[in-house]
Amino acid sequence: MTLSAQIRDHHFDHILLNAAGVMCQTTEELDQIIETSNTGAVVTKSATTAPRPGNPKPRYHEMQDNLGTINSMGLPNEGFDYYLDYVLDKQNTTSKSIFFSIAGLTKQENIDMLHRLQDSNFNGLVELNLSCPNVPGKPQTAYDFEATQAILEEAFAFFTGDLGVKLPPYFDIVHFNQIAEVLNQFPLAFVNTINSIGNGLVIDPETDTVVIKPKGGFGGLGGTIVKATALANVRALRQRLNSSIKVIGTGGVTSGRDVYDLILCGADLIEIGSQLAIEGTPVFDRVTDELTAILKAKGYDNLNQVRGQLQIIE
Ligand SMILES: O=C1NC(=O)NC(C(=O)O)N1
Repeated sequence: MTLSAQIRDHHFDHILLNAAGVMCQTTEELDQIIETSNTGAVVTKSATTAPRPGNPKPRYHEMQDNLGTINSMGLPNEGFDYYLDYVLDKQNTTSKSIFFSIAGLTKQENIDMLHRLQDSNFNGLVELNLSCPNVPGKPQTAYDFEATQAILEEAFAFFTGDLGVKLPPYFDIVHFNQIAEVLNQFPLAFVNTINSIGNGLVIDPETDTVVIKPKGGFGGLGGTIVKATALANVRALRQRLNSSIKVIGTGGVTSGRDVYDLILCGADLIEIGSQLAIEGTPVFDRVTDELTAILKAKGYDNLNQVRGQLQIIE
């Protein structure tokens, strides 16, 4: 059973990887994802130029009955140079692809980091995170179509590597049309959808209190409760984007069936975030086994027979 995929010159023996932010802030965590069976790649914690401690704790919470997670991490990371040092060394010793995620707090900070990557020997893929909902006072850039267009115009004026964007979820068909119209103007290698559903609120029933400290308890939602939104965004963007732009499906994956459903909607790679944080790296083997069982039961022997094959009711 070949669970493989391709983005430009990057071949993925496995379609699974972590979602940026989960188990990827330190070199030890990154190594663990790479060394885990049934991952085809790794993505780094979204980097800012300088190291960041992130928001005050508690800033992450797992809901009851595996409903999902809420987080307001606030881009805690070791800083750009730490991840550049790591990827330049690691790319020589692993066959797995590496995604370098960046999330500058301004357009210029993102452009500066892209120049550093352009001038480096990094041969992996770059993910421009335009969707972090948790830095107080900072917007999710990809909800501003003009700002998204402007940063991509400036980036592609010099950047020649394999660049993709991490998008927030959209909830309006017109917005699917508008973001696709912007993205189709650029030679993007991929689009990764979705980031967490921004600014949800979770209450502790024992104490009538929010469960995370930052922003009065407002944080990004992930896990089971975001699956339907992830499916819709993968489907809508796949239907609208040029075929040269691959789609990474992220959001709500807790089982092989969830992976299968995202592939039906057109995803090429699949990221696991919340369930990886909850279950640890065994999630990759479990989900792969479940997916393999579904494919066998349906008589499929590769994912191309599934990808994009979601049926509608005529
Ligand atoms: O892009 C992000 N999405 C999230 O849900 N959380 C992190 C963060 O807060 O750092 N960043």
